[in-house]
Amino acid sequence: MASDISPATAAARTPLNICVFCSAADLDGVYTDAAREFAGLIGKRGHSLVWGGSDSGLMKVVADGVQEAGGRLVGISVEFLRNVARPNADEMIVTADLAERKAVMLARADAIVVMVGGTGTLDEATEILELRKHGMHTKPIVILNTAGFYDGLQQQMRRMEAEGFLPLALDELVTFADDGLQVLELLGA
Ligand SMILES: CC(C)=CCNc1ncnc2c1ncn2[C@@H]1O[C@H](COP(=O)(O)O)[C@@H](O)[C@H]1O
Repeated sequence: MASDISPATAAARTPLNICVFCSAADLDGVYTDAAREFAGLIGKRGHSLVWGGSDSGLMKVVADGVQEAGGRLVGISVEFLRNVARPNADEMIVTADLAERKAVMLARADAIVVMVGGTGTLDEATEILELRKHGMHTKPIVILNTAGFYDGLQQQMRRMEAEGFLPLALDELVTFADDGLQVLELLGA
């Protein structure tokens, strides 16, 4: 269970814009509980959430949790999903297409966290990883491996590293964390 922190510690932390990629689907409690815990920490520690802007599934769980804990919400929506954008975000940017959305999400982020998700999350994660691989950004990328959801991906990436498919060490590209508290520890946040 995540512990709280004193106001003095919170004041010493630099507020970050934490970009979260995660599922737009309604999921089992094992995922929603972990997402709520992480979102609460983001908000309590004074960070902002940069996310896809929609009010559905795990995306909504995270946005609700951050907002309830006092964090700021920065939505990066896209024209064809404009009608499902969250109405009460602190900021909502509507991009023309998915490519522009990913670019804006990256531009607005200090760090990227990949939570459990489907193809949309995978699309966002691989683009941000690929840009980092090519040195187009140096923002930390953490995969929040709730309930071992990304064990298979981690195994695949280790194989890529071991067999020479990656031009850099895996831990220079991405870090895996077991829970939200560990994510924030890794980010120094
Ligand atoms: C009709 C309705 C409520 C649609 C909501 N659908 C969505 N709204 C906003 N972003 C999305 C949506 N679907 C995919 N994405 C983007 O792709 C990721 C989720 O895709 P997935 O569920 O993992 O594959 C999110 O990080 C988000 O940025």
